[in-house]
Amino acid sequence: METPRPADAPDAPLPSDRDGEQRVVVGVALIRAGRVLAARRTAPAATAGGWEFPGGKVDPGETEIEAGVREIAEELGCEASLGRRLSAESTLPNGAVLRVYLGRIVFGEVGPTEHDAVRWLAADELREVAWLPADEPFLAELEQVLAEPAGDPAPVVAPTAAAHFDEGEDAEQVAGTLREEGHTVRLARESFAGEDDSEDRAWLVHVEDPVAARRLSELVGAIELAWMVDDEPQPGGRAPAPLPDGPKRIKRPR
Ligand SMILES: Nc1nc2c([nH]c(=O)n2[C@H]2C[C@H](O)[C@@H](COP(=O)(O)OP(=O)(O)OP(=O)(O)O)O2)c(=O)[nH]1
Repeated sequence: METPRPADAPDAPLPSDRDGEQRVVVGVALIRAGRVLAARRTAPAATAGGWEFPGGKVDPGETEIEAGVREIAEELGCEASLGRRLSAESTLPNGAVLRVYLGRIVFGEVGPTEHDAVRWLAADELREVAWLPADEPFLAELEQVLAEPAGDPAPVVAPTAAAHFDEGEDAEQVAGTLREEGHTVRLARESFAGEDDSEDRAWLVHVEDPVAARRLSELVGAIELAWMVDDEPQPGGRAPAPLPDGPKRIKRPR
């Protein structure tokens, strides 16, 4: 079939602009020991050489937090946990909105893949680099954050990991163990769109940081009717996983 020419629909919205959704770029102000990470762009020419908070566009179906975590992994090769959003907001030349979240590195080290320089800046060094104009509105609040004596101020709102349990007893036992070990745990009933038989619903145990996720995975490994859920959708995030098209009771090798 012939693809319609752009001239056939000159005002057609970009896929991510459907339903009037505003395009958002998330920047992450990674904080460590009273310093924030600034990164120097290499492209496109209009922004090359400018300093920014690593990050990027929020993809359709993705939350801003998910986008920030993904972009940090892509651009810096490490895992971040995002905290609160700075109160400023700015509009980029293309009309998108730039929002900046505080964050910290929870796994790995900074290894830039797209930027040609990074700097960890203390409050009194914050204005030593040539920030992109859209970043200026965030600097005053960041100066305050960096000056706080408490050090790393970013509360953890991490990517979640989850495990599926066929048996509620198993789920409760694992959740109890994780709580005793000091982890934040959420226990929920699994549901698929259109499903209404609550008797058959499985259990989900959610955790909020990579250490807890690794521990959850260890505990799950010892239980026959439980497994880690990959790519767990977050509330308000991606669409629910499709219904399985057949029985899915895989025995784990012991
Ligand atoms: N990530 C980020 N982008 C910023 C900041 N300040 C600022 O003006 N921008 C602009 C530069 C870019 O035009 C745009 C973000 O685009 P991007 O190239 O980082 O986003 P992306 O990774 O999703 O892009 P793409 O290559 O997938 O198209 O926002 C900032 O602090 N962080």
